[in-house]
Amino acid sequence: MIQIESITKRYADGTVAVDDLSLEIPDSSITVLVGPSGCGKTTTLRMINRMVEPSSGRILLDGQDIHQQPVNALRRSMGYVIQNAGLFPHRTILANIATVPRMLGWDKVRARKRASELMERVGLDSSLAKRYPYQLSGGQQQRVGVARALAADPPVLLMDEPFSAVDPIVRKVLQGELLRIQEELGKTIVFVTHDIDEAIRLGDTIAVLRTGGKLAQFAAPDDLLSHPADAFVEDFLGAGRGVRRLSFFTSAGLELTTAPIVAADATDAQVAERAAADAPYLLVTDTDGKPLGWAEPKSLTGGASSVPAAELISYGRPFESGRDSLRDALDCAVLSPTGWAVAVDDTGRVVGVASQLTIGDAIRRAHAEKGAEASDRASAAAAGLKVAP
Ligand SMILES: Nc1ncnc2c1ncn2[C@@H]1O[C@H](COP(=O)(O)OP(=O)(O)OP(=O)(O)O)[C@@H](O)[C@H]1O
Repeated sequence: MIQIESITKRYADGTVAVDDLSLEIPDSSITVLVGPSGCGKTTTLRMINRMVEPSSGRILLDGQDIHQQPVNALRRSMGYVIQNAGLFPHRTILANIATVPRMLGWDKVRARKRASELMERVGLDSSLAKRYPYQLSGGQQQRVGVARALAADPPVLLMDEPFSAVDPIVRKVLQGELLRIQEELGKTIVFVTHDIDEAIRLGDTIAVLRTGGKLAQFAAPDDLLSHPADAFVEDFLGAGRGVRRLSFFTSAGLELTTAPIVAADATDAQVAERAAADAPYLLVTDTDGKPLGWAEPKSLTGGASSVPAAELISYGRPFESGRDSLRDALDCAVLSPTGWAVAVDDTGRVVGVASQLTIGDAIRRAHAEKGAEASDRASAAAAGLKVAP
């Protein structure tokens, strides 16, 4: 655990970048520092690896004051990733990644083997190993930056706006990969961003800082969205808090129906039986159970194949039942021309459908359950008990 205890940083010109900040950063999880430009995020991060020394207060790593530790050893225990990757321009990709292991005295063969493994782990093709940084895209360079930071297997990873310089699509991909790598490696990650959506996607816990380096709120993303501490945090979170919070509700409990589903080889009689369920639309699937599209029952009087697949009403984008959130399910229903969302399994086969009304009920239930959990936790805390989150 990293404990930040009442740290203040006043720069030589009198600027107070961080003011009496205290935070407990738990092990093996992602803690995001977020806030408007100039609120002291980078200064805080750099005090953790002692690139900036605090004016007062202290930081403990696993109970040890970091100021009592040799700075080189401290930095080697902390990978550091910055915007634009900060790669060595005259070293190959493999040599860039092998830098820290080599500094630690590993022999060349072992360091290069480790670097090759890491290239694979961060999704870089081995054919890029001999290139130089300028021969890589921005997204690839960021991947190299992450691989380099992980090379000596440090327990802590400090990341300062690592994905800010790449386009939104690559950024999403890199965020997904970071979550995948974190699932495998379980590092203690401190991640700086000014993008609240990135914070919500990546953070197990989020520290919102306000200008002047003061802590506005320290909470899990779901708590932040449901209970912003004050008007500043609410404003910083922006519009659509309610809908964004649905990302934390699983679709596992959503009631699905298979009543309006017909296979493409269904006969007229089978279609009539499905239509009797009073569904305004029937979902036609191929014989493998994958969705083809919706049709009104009356247009399928000659059996499910009476409307060519190309003329069926689009089913939009399906959601994966149990894995995707209620926000995904709602999004599917809202985007679907019929107002019904299609749920599939991990192979893309239809497992059921849900109407906007059913999804609305699931959302209400999920809110009630979250509310009950929160009040159980509050009662347990009042009684001095600890309950699992
Ligand atoms: N070396 C320095 N000397 C004086 N002031 C500094 C120095 N470095 C940063 N500051 C100031 O300290 C404040 C916090 O800066 P910091 O870079 O930590 O903020 P930040 O939240 O990371 O900002 P951004 O999101 O824009 O990167 C700002 O007002 C900045 O101008």
